[in-house]
Amino acid sequence: MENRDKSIVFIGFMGVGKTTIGKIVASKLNRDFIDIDEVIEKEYSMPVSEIFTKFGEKVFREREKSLITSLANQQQKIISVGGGAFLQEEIRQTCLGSCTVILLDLSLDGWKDRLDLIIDSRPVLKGKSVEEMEELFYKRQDIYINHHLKISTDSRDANEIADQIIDELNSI
Ligand SMILES: Nc1ncnc2c1ncn2[C@@H]1O[C@H](COP(=O)(O)OP(=O)(O)OP(=O)(O)O)[C@@H](O)[C@H]1O
Ligand SMILES: O=C(O)C1=C[C@@H](O)[C@@H](O)[C@H](O)C1
Ligand SMILES: [Mg+2]
Repeated sequence: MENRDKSIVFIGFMGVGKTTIGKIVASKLNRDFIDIDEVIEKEYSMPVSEIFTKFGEKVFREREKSLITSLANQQQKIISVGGGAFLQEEIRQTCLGSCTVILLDLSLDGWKDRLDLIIDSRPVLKGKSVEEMEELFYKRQDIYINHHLKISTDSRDANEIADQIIDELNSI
């Protein structure tokens, strides 16, 4: 498949802006946008946090894997996956092999400034101390190491980041 036909997959730690920026990029490129968390929430008619409580994380992770692996081969989609999707080897391999994977990067300080916006809706953060969240933040960076493009999002507006992504996509 030509690079320009490949779907784009946004990865990165929860709260870096995958949903926000993915949506803007899709709209600017006039492509379909799929947010995996949102698809699963619609299927279950409940937020991810409730799916975790009622059905367990394993059920969520299995659905996340089946959705992503079936979408990754489609052309020209813009897909934002959940922050934990790349924990699964099969998801990583499929996305890296079939799509253009863009890592949205954010410093720990930048992330902490956003914590209030996400703390109540991300079950993985529930009950964690700041130190435990910091540990998770650094531990998770290992799963994001493999990607095709890395974009820093610190102190930058989502629209501006989307424009930079579109520029950089033209040069890979
Ligand atoms: N560049 C930015 N500057 C400031 N705030 C931002 C930026 N990008 C996203 N946000 C805000 O940060 C919060 C988290 O963003 P978003 O939901 O897009 O993250 P996410 O990466 O999709 O997280 P998750 O992995 O949990 O799905 C939202 O309230 C969003 O409005
Ligand atoms: O980082 C994670 O493990 C998660 C991130 C969110 O996008 C959701 O997919 C869910 O809350 C799990
Ligand atoms: Mg999201």
